[in-house]
Formats: sequence, structure tokens, C-alpha cells
Amino acid sequence: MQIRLAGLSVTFPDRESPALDDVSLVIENAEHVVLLGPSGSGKTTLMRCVLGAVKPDSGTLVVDGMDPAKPSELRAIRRNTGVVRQGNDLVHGLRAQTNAVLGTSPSWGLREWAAVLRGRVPARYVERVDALADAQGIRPFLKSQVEHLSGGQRQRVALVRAVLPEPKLLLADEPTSGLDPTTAQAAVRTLREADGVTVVVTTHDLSIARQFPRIVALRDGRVCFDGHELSDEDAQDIYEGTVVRP
Ligand SMILES: Nc1ncnc2c1ncn2[C@@H]1O[C@H](COP(=O)(O)OP(=O)(O)OP(=O)(O)O)[C@@H](O)[C@H]1O
Repeated sequence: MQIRLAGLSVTFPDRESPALDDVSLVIENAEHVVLLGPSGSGKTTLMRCVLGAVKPDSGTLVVDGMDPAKPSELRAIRRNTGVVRQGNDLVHGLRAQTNAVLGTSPSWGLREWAAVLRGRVPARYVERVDALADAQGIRPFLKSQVEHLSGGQRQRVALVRAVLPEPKLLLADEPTSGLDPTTAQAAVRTLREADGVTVVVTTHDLSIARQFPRIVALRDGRVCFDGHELSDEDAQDIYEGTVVRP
């Protein structure tokens, strides 16, 4: 799915400075992009605009030819989008494996609903849930209730849930926060292996950012870097705005 922003601005009520300030950006279909930038620079707001959760004040946003401001088009965008949210939003009281399959519910028939109500994974997803859970190292916890998992384990359940329906667009907001280096690497691998899928990931971890072919950085709601290689000087400039370029 292509994401096209032109002059997009968002100012939240009771805020003086905009969260997004005249952002123009094209993310091509199947491109893998990382969003960097200091805390509060607008990364999550950009993702929330794509999901129709924040309405821009001005500018245009087109997602795969669709307008998130139109309810029917927004439904189509959301149907095709897998999301990993900060502080994820798993359903307590349900097992990890049940949470992991929730993103596929629009396609469930009676038999699948019956399996889920019995706490099982619908038969046609068993193999893939197991493979994704293996890749993320959470297979031993699949039958546990999510509230009994650690933050990092829950984060990985949320990633499996986002990827399982094979969406055309993956939006992952700090998917590796709280993960140790090995599990963070497994999460990055799963995202980078999503061939043909548009992947947009936010992170504060430069070593993770550098594993993506395109890095876009925001500072104070504006794009301040867009490139394929991020030098230490670029990173310093993004986070501190201190580098004076010739
Ligand atoms: N619902 C809201 N109401 C008011 N202000 C908001 C709201 N959501 C975000 N903001 C403000 O908009 C700015 C951008 O926030 P955003 O969450 O997009 O930043 P971010 O780059 O994702 O930060 P972080 O790296 O900390 O997650 C911040 O100043 C934030 O306080």
C-alpha cells in the first residue's frame, strides 16, 4: 500500500506547536521504512493519521488511493493493516494464542469461532501461529493468559497478531521497546521478512533503524532526514539539532 502525505499538519487542541507540521512524504508500496526522532516529534501521530485516529488540520493523506477521513475507505485501510501499538492492546483474560489470532476474526466461520470460544486456535492458523511464535520465542507461553506474560512477551504476541493476517501494510510503533537484543532482532527479522508488504516502524534504537532500507526522521513535527544511510552525525543532528552543515 502506498502512503502519500502532502503538506500534512496536525495541531492538538490546547497545544501551541503542531504535532505534525507540513509533512510531505511518499512511502511506496512494499517499501520498508523506519521513523526516527526525539520523543514527541510526531511519529505516533503520523501513524494515527494513517489509521484515521487523528484528523489532520490541513494537507492531504492518501493510503492506497483511499482517504482515511471517509469511513468506508478507512474500513478498507484498517482491514488491510496490521498494527503493533506502543504499550500494546491485548485482551486480558484471553490466552496469548487467542490474542494472536484476533486479527484474523473478520474471516472466521462458525467452526473457527467455536474453536476460539474453546480457547483453541482455528485449525487453518495453527501451523503459522506456531511458526511465528517459534520465531519470536513465545511458543511456550501461547496457552498462558496474556496478563501473566512479561511486557516483552506481550509485545511479541502483539507482533504475531499484526503479522498473522498477512496485511498489506504493517504499522509497528516501537515494536522492540522492552525487548532484549536477541528478541528485538527476531522482531526486526519478522518485520523485514514481510516481502511485498509496506512496513512502517518507529524506534529510538539506531542499530535497529539501520537495518531498514529507508530512514525518515522527524523533529518538532517536521521531516528533518530522509535517506538510506544514517551516519552518527546525522543521528546527532536528528536528536540534538546541533550539527551545522556546510
Ligand atoms: N491526543 C493528544 N492530545 C494532545 N497532544 C498530543 C496528543 N497525542 C500526541 N500529542 C502531542 O503531540 C506531539 C507528538 O506526539 P507523538 O506521540 O506523535 O510523538 P512521538 O514522536 O511518537 O513520541 P515518542 O517517541 O515519545 O513515542 C507531542 O508533543 C505530544 O505531546
